[in-house]
Amino acid sequence: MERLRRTMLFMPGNNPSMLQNAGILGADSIILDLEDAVSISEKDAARILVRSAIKTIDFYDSEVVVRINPLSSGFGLGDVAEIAKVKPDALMVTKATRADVKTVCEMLTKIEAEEGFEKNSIKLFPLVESAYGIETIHEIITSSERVIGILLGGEDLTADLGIQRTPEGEEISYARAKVVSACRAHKIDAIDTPFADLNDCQGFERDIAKCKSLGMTGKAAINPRQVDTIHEIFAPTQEEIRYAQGVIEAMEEAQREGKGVFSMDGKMIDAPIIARAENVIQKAKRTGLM
Ligand SMILES: CC(C)(COP(=O)(O)OP(=O)(O)OC[C@H]1O[C@@H](n2cnc3c(N)ncnc32)[C@H](O)[C@@H]1OP(=O)(O)O)[C@@H](O)C(=O)NCCC(=O)NCCSC(=O)C[C@@](O)(CC(=O)O)C(=O)O
Ligand SMILES: [Mg+2]
Repeated sequence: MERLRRTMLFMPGNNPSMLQNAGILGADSIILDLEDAVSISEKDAARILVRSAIKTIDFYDSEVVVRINPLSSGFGLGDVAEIAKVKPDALMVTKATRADVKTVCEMLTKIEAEEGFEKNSIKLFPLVESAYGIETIHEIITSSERVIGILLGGEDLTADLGIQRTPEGEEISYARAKVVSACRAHKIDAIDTPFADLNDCQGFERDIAKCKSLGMTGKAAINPRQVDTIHEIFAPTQEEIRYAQGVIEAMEEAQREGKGVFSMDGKMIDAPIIARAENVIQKAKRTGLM
């Protein structure tokens, strides 16, 4: 079964106490960061710490992703060379372009062969956070069969667009829709940008509800306090589950009567509505609600 990625929790790669507890924080994925959360003077130390954490810490069921530095930065290629050897589940390619993803993919193919790892076992999660990235997202996704999802980076994107980032997020609506559509087209995960204000609880809940309504499959987090809220809002509500169960029961009844289309409480039910109901039931089962 495909992995659930409702939450991807970032933590700075140079913070041993955060890394130590990574597996018990309840996030579906952990992103060990070597990029912006780590200052230039700490880059080498963070790489060593992240390598050692992957080798020694029990992450339990959480997926382990390492965010590498940009390839152009002088650290990115070394990050791939050193981190791939300890076999994280995936690498996150920062400020991704098609060329970067291809380069990292080729390096991984070589390292996997040298280390005796299964081919394509290390996956890629491009972080799309520039106007160019948004406009070439299809090329980024198709540049490697290792790509399992896209993370949208709202802060860097709005900086690149020369606009302000707001809690309401209207300015990233186009980018969110583009990421969702491209990811759905290729059946991979679409993960929303983190919400940075830990004190604005209502704004955070609105932000999660908005990205969920647009079709994002999960959301990045920057603090363990954000994990449960994201899981709760991404889960189907009891009302949605009841409605979906009603649709499935009515469909079974209609099938016995040889009908492809039927009505429930006065509303027409046909194939897309049944598919959506099945989707809700499947999500409820996977998240333990049924
Ligand atoms: C924000 C803050 C400083 C607040 O600290 P505070 O100390 O006030 O937090 P408290 O809640 O008081 O902590 C209570 C307890 O939880 C522990 N604890 C906290 N956070 C934890 C965590 N993440 N993992 C494990 N443990 C954690 C803490 O150690 C303490 O443990 P203990 O002492 O034992 O009680 C802290 O969370 C933090 O560093 N977050 C990660 C920041 C980060 O990785 N950013 C980079 C990635 S985003 C990015 O780059 C996006 C993007 O790419 C996309 C775009 O473009 O949009 C871009 O470009 O922006
Ligand atoms: Mg960024």
